[in-house]
Amino acid sequence: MTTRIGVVTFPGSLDDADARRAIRLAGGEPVALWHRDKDLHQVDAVVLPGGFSYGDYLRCGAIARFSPVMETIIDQARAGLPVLGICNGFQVLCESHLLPGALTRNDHLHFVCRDQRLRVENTDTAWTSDYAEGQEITVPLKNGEGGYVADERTLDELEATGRVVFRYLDVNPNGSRRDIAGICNEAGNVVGLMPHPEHAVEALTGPTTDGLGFFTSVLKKLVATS
Ligand SMILES: NC(=O)CC[C@H](N)C(=O)O
Repeated sequence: MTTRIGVVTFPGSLDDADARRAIRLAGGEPVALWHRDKDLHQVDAVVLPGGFSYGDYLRCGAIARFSPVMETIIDQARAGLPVLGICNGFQVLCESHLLPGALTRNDHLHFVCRDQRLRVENTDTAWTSDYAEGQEITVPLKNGEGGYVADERTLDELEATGRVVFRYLDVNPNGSRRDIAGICNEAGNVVGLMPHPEHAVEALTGPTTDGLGFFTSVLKKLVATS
């Protein structure tokens, strides 16, 4: 039986098709989930994709967080469902309080679009176990509100408990505190990051295939626990 991974489509989602494609390439069965549907259709994990949910009105992710599908995802994520939030999905996870902190306007106030080098700092999460600790990967980054902020106590706690999962290398592209590109919750089942692994899964479209490991990691974990 193949493992089913849901990908939510909100009005304004942009990268849902690429996320479904990445799941298929990794060997999973992608399942399209609709923002108005509370039912997760028995998926084993969920990806919240990048884009401009609800037109980024109010703040990125602030409206999506109240969608019917998120009600169920928030409950199930607290019970251990693996959830990956990519870019706008990371913003939705912070707005949902599944992850601490917030994403703010890039410090230079411009939209940024570049291939970004990252270091994988924690391989003990549902979405990163296929990487080596300290591995350097390159995946695309494209956003206007990618500056990660949290109070000093939260930042210290994230560092002390190994919950900084990815850090920017070479340049800090948006003013994120402590070069943080991605974090996880205490249990490690919920991971959010600003760069886009789902755009780096095929040699043809590149820039690398470094992003595939997110999807193979969760599939291996799900097979092992089923
Ligand atoms: N690529 C994305 O998901 C963009 C997220 C959000 N709309 C931003 O500009 O920050």
